[in-house]
Formats: sequence, C-alpha cells, structure tokens
Amino acid sequence: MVRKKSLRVASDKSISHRSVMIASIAKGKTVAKNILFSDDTLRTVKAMQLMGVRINIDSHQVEIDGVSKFGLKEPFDVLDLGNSGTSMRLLSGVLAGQNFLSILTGDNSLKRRPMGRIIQPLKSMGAEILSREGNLAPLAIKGGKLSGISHKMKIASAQVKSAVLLAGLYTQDDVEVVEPYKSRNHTENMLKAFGVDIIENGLSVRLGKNRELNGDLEIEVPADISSAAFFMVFAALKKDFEITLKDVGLNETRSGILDIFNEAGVNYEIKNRRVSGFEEIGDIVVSYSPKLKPFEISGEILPLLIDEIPILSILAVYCDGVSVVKDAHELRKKESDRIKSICEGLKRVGVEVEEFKDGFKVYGKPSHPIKNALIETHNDHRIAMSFLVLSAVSSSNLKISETQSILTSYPNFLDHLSYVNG
Ligand SMILES: O=C(O)C1=C[C@@H](OP(=O)(O)O)[C@@H](O)[C@H](O)C1
Ligand SMILES: C=C(OP(=O)(O)O)C(=O)O
Repeated sequence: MVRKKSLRVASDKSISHRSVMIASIAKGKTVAKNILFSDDTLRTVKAMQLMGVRINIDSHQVEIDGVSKFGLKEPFDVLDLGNSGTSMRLLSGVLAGQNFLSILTGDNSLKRRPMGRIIQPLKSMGAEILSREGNLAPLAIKGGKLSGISHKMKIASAQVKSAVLLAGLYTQDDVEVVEPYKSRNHTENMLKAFGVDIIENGLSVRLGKNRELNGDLEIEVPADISSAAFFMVFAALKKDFEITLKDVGLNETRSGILDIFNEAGVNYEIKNRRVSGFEEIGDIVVSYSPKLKPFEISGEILPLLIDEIPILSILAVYCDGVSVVKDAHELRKKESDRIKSICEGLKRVGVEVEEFKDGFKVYGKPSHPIKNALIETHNDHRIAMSFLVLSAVSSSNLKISETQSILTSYPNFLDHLSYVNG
C-alpha cells in the first residue's frame, strides 16, 4: 500500500529577502504573507530595522513601512549578516546608493566567501568600498552618487546581478547586466511589481526610465523549491511512498531539478499550476521511483538548480550508473566547499565518488548499501539536510555533526522529516 503525505515546506528564502529589502526602500506599506522566518532572512529584517525601517512581524507575515529610496538612516552599528550571502551581496547594492557609512560583517563562513564580484562593479559605479585582503568581509561601504554601468558577468550569479540592479536604482544613467547563463530572476520580477521598468533581452537585463518604487502591495511568498527538493528526493527513494508538496515556486529560473528528474526517471507530476502574485507556483507530487538512471549536470542548467546539487548527489547514489556534475566551480564558494563536503560525506558512507576541480562523479547503484558514519556538515545547512535524507531512506544510522545550520533556511525541517518518515 502506498503511504501518502502532504506538506507545505519552508517559504522561499530568495523571495523573502527581496520582499523585505525592496519594500523597505519603496514608498508605502507592503504586506508580505507567508514570508520565511529563518536565521538568514531575519538578518535582512534586522539590517533594515537598524537603518530605521519599521517592520512589524506577525506570525506568518510582515508589514513593512517603506521609507523610500533615500529614506534609510545610517546604521548605528555594524550590520551582522550571519551566514547569509544573499543578505550581504544584495544589501551592498542598496548601500552603494546611500550617502552614509555602513559596515557589513558575517560569520566565519560568510567572511570567507568572495565579495570581489560585487565590490568591483559597485566601485565602478562610484561607491567607496573597503574590504579585508582578498576582497573579503567585513566590508565598509560609503555610497553616494552613482553612475551607470554595463556589467558583463563572468559567472551566472543572481546575487551579483541583483546587487548591480539595486544600485542602479540610485542613478538615471544606463544600467545593464549581462550574464553568461540565466540565473534566478526574482529581483527583476519584484522590481517590476513595485513599478520599476526592467527590460529583459536574452541574457541582458537593463533598468528603464522609471526607477521609483511604489509599495502598497501584498506579496505572497511561495514555498521554496530548494527546500522542497529534500522531500522530493526523499519520496523518490522511499519505497511505497508519495508526497504532495504544496504551493511550491516553479519559476523556470529555479526549477532545473525537474529536468534532472526527467533524465533520471523520477516519477512526479505538477498539479494546480497557477500564478500567484508575480511568480508561478504549483503542487509537486513525487512518488517512489524504483528505476533510476544516472544523470549529468553541466553548463547552463547549473544556476537553475545550484542549491539542489547536494540533495541531487544523494539521488545519484541510487541511480543505476555514474552521475556527473561539472562546470560547478561555484559550489566551492557556498556556505562550505560543497564539492568537498558532498564527496567527503559520500565516501564516509561507502559510496564511490571521484572529485574534480569543478565537480564530481557518483558511482550509484539501486539498493546501494550505506555504512553507518559520522557526517561533517561544515556548518552547511544543505549538507546537513541532504545527509539526514540519506539516513532516513537507508537503513543506516548516520550521525550528523550539527543541525543548527538548518535554521538558516528551513527552521522546521526536522519536524517535517519526522512527519514524512513516521
Ligand atoms: O540570489 C539569491 O537569492 C541566491 C542566489 C544563488 O547564489 P549566487 O548568486 O551566488 O549563485 C544561490 O546559491 C543562493 O542560495 C541564493
Ligand atoms: C548559498 C546559499 O545561500 P546564501 O548565498 O544566501 O548564503 C544557500 O542557501 O544554499
């Protein structure tokens, strides 16, 4: 008999950060419903509050009293952005346009992540930015009058694209970002919803004439496909099981995992596809998939599933053959070096892997035996959740070095895992 469960996973982290940041610099009040309250998104909330924005938090929604583009106040203290790359990089774009000093810091992981990618374009627009040796945080930003830019990005990064677009709100000059591949477009969608002119042409995004932001909006934040991914893979690997994941964001710049599911032969179906606000959403139904084929992740699909690679590596363990991830240098620059963390964890449980500079291979087999082991998460939430899923679908007993990091993106993950596994 098939066991069926239904779940609404954590709300979208990327959209939650952008709701708070963009509504703060808009005119008027914005209500963001079903926003994610996690350590990362609360860092963004606190930073905006420190700059004088009134944000009312009420069980599942926030009310943001926008102060308009030039209404932010110099923060009285350092902005501590914890573990959150999105907060640091996007906020830097906003701060580049402010005529005051701000100091941005974070935890040991964030202080090791590359910031040159935003420092360089923001400086060439006219912001003054100081950093630690090697373009590392803490950053000191003294913004002010900015000029235009046509920024050709070497890597596909939504955080870099967003930083430049947000800074671009503070000039009337031409501002353009060109990506090598399309990355998530939530900033573009949200700026449009607030009335900003955005001109998209293939891999180029330009700001048009109107760069004023009008709030008085209601935003509905969908469930995060990156969080849903853990339960999608859980369901594919769990015998006689089916899950319905409700209201998941299906934006095509985020849903590369579904293409990999097609390649691997995962049984899934999308129901109730609809548009909610300015994002496409739907319910994803995934069921046990006993015949899994190996897959390859490379090239332009990478940005469309970048945060799902840890959990897809768990799916690869049970595919009948060798799965490959390449062109994924960016994975080494996340909360941990994810190529290293994944390969180390898989080796410990007895899975053959081959690590290379920009990716790895996983030698999978159906009913792969999994050895009991201690998994080092390197304080990376996605590594912790991926191996907890492996532990739940195999009959092994994995010890996970810590689970605290999960609070950054999915505070009730452990409850949801015991619910589906119960
Ligand atoms: O813009 C965003 O919300 C994000 C962009 C991605 O990072 P990059 O822009 O560094 O690729 C992603 O990995 C991160 O989790 C969230
Ligand atoms: C990379 C991630 O987030 P951030 O860059 O915001 O720290 C993530 O959530 O996997």
